Amino acid sequence: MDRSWFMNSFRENAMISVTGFIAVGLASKLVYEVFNWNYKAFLNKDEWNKKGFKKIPVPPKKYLYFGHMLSLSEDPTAQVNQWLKTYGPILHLTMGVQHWVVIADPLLASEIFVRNASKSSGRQRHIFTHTIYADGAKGLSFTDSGKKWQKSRKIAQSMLSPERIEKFSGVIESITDNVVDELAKASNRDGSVCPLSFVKLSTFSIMLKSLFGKTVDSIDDPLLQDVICIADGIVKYISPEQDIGSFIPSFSWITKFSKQRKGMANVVKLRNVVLPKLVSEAAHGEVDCLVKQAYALKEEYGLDDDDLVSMMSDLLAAGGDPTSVSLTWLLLILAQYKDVQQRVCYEIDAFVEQNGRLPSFSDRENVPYIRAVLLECIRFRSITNFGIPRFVTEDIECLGYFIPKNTVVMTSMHAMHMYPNNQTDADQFIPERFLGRTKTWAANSRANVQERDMYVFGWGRRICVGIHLVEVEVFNMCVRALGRYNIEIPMRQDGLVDDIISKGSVSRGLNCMPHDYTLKFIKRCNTPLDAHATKKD
Ligand code: HEM
Repeated sequence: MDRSWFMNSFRENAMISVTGFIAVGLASKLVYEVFNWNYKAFLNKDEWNKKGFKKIPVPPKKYLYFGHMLSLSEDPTAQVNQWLKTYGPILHLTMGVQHWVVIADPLLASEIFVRNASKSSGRQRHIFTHTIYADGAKGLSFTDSGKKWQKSRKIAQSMLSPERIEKFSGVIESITDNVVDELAKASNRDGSVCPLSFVKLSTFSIMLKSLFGKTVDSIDDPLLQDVICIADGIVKYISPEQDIGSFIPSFSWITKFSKQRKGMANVVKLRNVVLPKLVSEAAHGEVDCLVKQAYALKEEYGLDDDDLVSMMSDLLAAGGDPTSVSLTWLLLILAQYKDVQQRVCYEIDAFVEQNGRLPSFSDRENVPYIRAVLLECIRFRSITNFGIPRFVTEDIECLGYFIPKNTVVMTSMHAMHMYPNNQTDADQFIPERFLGRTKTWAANSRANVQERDMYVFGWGRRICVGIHLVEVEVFNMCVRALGRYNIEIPMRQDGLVDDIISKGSVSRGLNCMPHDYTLKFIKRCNTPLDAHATKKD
C-alpha cells in the first residue's frame, strides 16, 4: 500500500513529533470517527447501490475511514488514470467523507455536465479556494453557480470575446516577439534555455496589458513577480492533498495550523494589496483595457468593487498560469518532433512569400498544417488532468447511472484525449489526424460531443472563458518562434538527445508540466522573412 500521497501532507505540516498525550487523544477521536463513519456509510449505502441503476466500479484498496486516500500513489493523476484503464470510463472513489466520481468517457461527461448542467455546475467545497480565497461567493472560478457568478461570468465572457481580443492582437504579437528574442538571447548566452519563466513573462504580460493596461518588460519586474506568486499559490493550494480537513473532518485542526493554510493566507493577503490597486488604476486611468469595460458594466450587473477585484484575480491567475504550461508543452513537442517543426516552417515560409509578413491569428484559415499541429499538441499532452472539480447539487440519473447529490465529479482530460473510441493510435503524436479541422478551439470545445476533439477546457456552463485567448497566444508563439528560429533539444555528451516527452508529465497542483528540459534557439538563415526585411530596407 503506497501511502505517500497522504503522508506527504502530514510531513509538510510538520506534525511528526506527536506527544503521547496527543497520540492518545487522537486515537480515541479516530475510534469514535471510525464508528461514526461506518454508521453513516451504512445509512448512505443505498445511494450508491440503488436498484435499477448500473453499479459504478469502485477500485480496490479502499480502506476503512480513509477510503482510497491511502491508495493514491505519489502521483494521484497516474494512479487514477491507471484505474480508469483497468475498470472502465467511470469510477467511484471515496476520499475520507467525500465521494468522487471520475469520468473518462466524453459521452458520459456530456450527459452529466451539459444535459444535467443545472445539477452539476457547483464547485468542490475546497477550504482554501472555496472558503478562504473566494470567500464563499466572490469571483468566478471557485464559487457556486448562483446569480452573482452568472453576472460575473457574463462580464468575463464579453471582456474575452474574440472581437475584444482582436483589438489586442498587436499587443499579443509584440509581447510574443520580445519573449522569443529573450529566449534566443539566453540560449546564445548559456548554450540552451529553460523556457518556463520566459513563457510566464509572455502569458502574464499579456494578461497585465490586456486587463489593466500595464506594461512589464522583464522577468524581474516586481509587479510581474507578485502576480506570478499569487497564481502559483492558487495552483498549488487548490490541489486536494493540501486540504486534508475537507476529507477527514476530525483532522481539520491540522489544516488550521498548517504551513499550507499560512501559505494560502499569504496569497490572499498579497492579492488584497496588489489587485485593488491594479483594478482602481485601470478603471480610472487613460489606457484602454478590459477592466475599464468591466467597471462600466458593474452597476448594471449589481457587482461591487470587491467582486471585480476577485474576478480580475481569477482571470489573471487562470489566464497566466495554464497558458504558460501549454506553451512549455508546445515548444518541447516542436523541438522533439523535428519533422513536424520543419513542415510548420515550410508553411510559415510559404505564407510569408505570398504576403510579406508572418501569419496573424486572423490568417489561421491559410495555415491548415499549423492548425492541426496545435490541436494535436493540446490533445497529446493535457495541461491539466482533472481541471477544476465540480460539485453535484442535486441527484443525477444518466445513461443508467445514479450520482447522488454532494458528489464531487471530475473528468480525466488525459484519459479522454487518449480514449480509444475517440482516436486511433491515441498515444502517437499525429497532427495529420486533425487536417481539415477549421473550427476555432472555442467552437470545438462547445460543439456537440460527437464533433469535439478537445476536452481540456471543460464542459457546459462552467467551461473555460479564456479559450479564444489561449488559442491566439499558442498560435502566435508557434508562428513567431518558428518564423525566425529553429528550436532543438541540446545533444547529450554521448551524442544522443533525451526523449523528454516519453517521460510523461509532472503534477504541479492542478497542472501537468513536462519534465525539466532546456532548448537551443538557432536563428534561421535566408528565410523569406529575411528577404522581405532586406527589400524593405
Ligand atoms: C491552456 C490554458 C487553459 C486551460 C487548459 C484552462 C482550463 C480550464 C478548465 C478545465 C476550467 C474548468 C472548466 C469546467 O469546470 O468545466 C477552466 C475554468 C476557467 N478558466 Fe480556463 N483554462 C485556460 C486558460 C484560461 C485563460 C486564458 C483564462 C482567462 C483569461 C481562463 C479563465 C478561466 C475562468 C475564469 C474559469 C472559471 C469559469 C467558471 O467557473 O465559470 N482560463 N479553465
